Amino acid sequence: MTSEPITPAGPPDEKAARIVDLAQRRADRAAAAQGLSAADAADAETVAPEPVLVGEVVDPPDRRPDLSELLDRRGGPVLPLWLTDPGQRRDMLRRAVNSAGYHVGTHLALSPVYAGKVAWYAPKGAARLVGQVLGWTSAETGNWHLRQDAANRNDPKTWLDLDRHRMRQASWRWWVTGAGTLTAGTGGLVLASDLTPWWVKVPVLAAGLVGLARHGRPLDKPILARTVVRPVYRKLTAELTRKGIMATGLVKRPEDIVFPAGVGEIRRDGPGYLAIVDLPDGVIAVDVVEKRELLAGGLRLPVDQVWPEVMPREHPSRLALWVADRPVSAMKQPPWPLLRGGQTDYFKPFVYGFDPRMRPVDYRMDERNSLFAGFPGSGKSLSARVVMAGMALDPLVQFAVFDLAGRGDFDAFEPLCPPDLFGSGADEGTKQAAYQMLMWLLKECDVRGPRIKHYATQGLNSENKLNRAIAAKDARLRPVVAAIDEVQELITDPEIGKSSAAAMTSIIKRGRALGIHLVLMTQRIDKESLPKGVTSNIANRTCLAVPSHVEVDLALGTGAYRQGAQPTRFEVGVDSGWGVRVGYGPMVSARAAYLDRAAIEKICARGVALRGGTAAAVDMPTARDILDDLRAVWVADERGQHWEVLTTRLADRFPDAYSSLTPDALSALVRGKKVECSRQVKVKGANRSGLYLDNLTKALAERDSTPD
Ligand SMILES: Nc1ncnc2c1ncn2[C@@H]1O[C@H](COP(=O)(O)OP(=O)(O)OP(=O)(O)O)[C@@H](O)[C@H]1O
Repeated sequence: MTSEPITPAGPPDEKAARIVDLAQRRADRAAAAQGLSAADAADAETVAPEPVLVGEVVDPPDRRPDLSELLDRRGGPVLPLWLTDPGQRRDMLRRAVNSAGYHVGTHLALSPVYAGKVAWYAPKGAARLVGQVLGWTSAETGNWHLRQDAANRNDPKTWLDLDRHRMRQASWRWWVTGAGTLTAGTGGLVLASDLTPWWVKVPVLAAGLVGLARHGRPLDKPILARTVVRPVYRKLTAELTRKGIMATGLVKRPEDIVFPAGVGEIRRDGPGYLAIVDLPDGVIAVDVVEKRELLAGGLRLPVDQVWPEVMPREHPSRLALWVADRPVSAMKQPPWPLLRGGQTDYFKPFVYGFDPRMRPVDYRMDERNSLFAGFPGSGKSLSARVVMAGMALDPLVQFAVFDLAGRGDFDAFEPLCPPDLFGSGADEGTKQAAYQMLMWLLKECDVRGPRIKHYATQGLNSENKLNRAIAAKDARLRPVVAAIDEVQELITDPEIGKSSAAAMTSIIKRGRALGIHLVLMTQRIDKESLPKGVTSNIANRTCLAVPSHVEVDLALGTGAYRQGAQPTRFEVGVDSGWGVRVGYGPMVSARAAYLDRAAIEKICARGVALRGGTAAAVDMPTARDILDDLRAVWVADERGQHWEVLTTRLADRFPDAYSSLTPDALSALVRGKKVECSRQVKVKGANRSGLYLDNLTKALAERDSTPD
């Protein structure tokens, strides 16, 4: 529409003749006399307003959807998820069997009580039954009140008429009762005789007794005890949904919350209810997610039961509100689908855990790296262990594992690792070994590229990336999954920290396409322990319970908290294993499948069997000493040299060990060896930080003179 001014309507034609409705005028006068204003039958409220057209029409005409658009329209799920999803189906079956077992067990345990009740009520039931049959046969009860009334009124004629009527009824009923008694008696004799096997006698007798007991018991005293205590669920309704959202204070009028046609019907979804709503203009789903506590308050439910979500690939004002029947932390997860059998593929997704609605959540390894960050006890190690367990079930995957906490969470993976690529301990030796592993991975990054390119040119892949065909063809190009638990111990190490971080950054950047996947776990989430170079290049990032949004943004990326990632709500202990994951599909809250030590040991044993019982040895680079190496690259007549030059020389001479080394990392490494470094080293007129040969020689002499 254009912004041309609306032309005001011309003045009314004063001279135009008017027809006055006298009846209306009289009614108006009467109303005015009572202080009321009579409404004109055609006032502005009752006339449908004509749209005022301002300027040219620019809106396109409404268009009918063509066939392909009609076919593209999404429909809701036709069958319940538990019918279509094998995992959920198995879970449903398991729950049905468990429930049946529970009921049968409980009733068996209570059977003596039931026997007592049957013995007590069956005779009463028999007496009541006989009384009822006799009452019916003699037709005494039918018109008893009428006869009594005739007797009270001293009306013998009516009484006699009624009694004759009764006798007429009774005359044929005695025949029916007689025949029934004869049949029942014969049936009883046949049942009692040897003609009837015991397996017929017992159930018929039991059923008869139970039937009589049921007939004889008072109505409020059931024979069977109640074994089901139905949990009280809060059914989500449109009114409740609106009430909850209104409680966030983001929406002014409840009617502005719209349930979109076609998808807005509130329905059962897993163990809870799902409502999809469109929020009014100016409110987006993330705003509601941020106010989850207020929302839960409005719904009068614990926060743990209320899961508002942004809907991926929908407009930002569309909100999915899922309300669980019970607190999600108290729900039992379905078992991990690979627990009892099956294999995985490094290049394909596998099940990692389950979301609040107990839907499986996948994990993917190829062309990415993983980070698990969270408070101590939040479940980092166990969550990462699920990923590792998944990879144990791909026979092509090579492992390297360093547990710098030394608690033994990863011990089961030792048989899957080559001899130099497993370590568990909070000591210097394990840290050094982890550092060596990084050096090996750097070397792998250098050698893998050309090999992969060679196979790609032979037609095994259309891109210069590792794929399964190449990995299966060349044993030197197996995918590598290298895990470091408590990686902050390595990154903050005064000697090898900087160079480790630089190596990790390089591996993460270069190794992705080469089939190298680092799995890093850390409980310290700050800039020193998680340098941006490392985190920002990791795709799969899972943030478990953390105290504030600062850690969330550091672990998941700036702005993640604002976009609705709220691992701050998870409580260490109750919610251990729950985390928010980004990097593969939309951001998701998921709890890793719970695999205890025994389960992990069994899975690793399966992994070893898949690999033919051994882990292939690898060609590790030799451990290097930085001072010796500096001496080796020192040019004879130099008094001092800058870090930049020394770094380049080291990388040229020992690429396996130093190709990722930065001048800063080198300076930190040397300083860590207690060597005096200088800010002002003058070389060819340029003054920059570096090292003097005298200081290096002195440090080497001191080291050699110190006994080990
Ligand atoms: N997926 C899960 N399901 C249920 N419980 C879990 C899950 N993950 C972890 N837990 C529980 O949390 C406890 C702590 O887990 P874990 O050792 O992985 O924590 P962490 O964050 O690695 O701790 P730390 O930093 O001290 O190593 C486990 O012993 C287990 O009881």
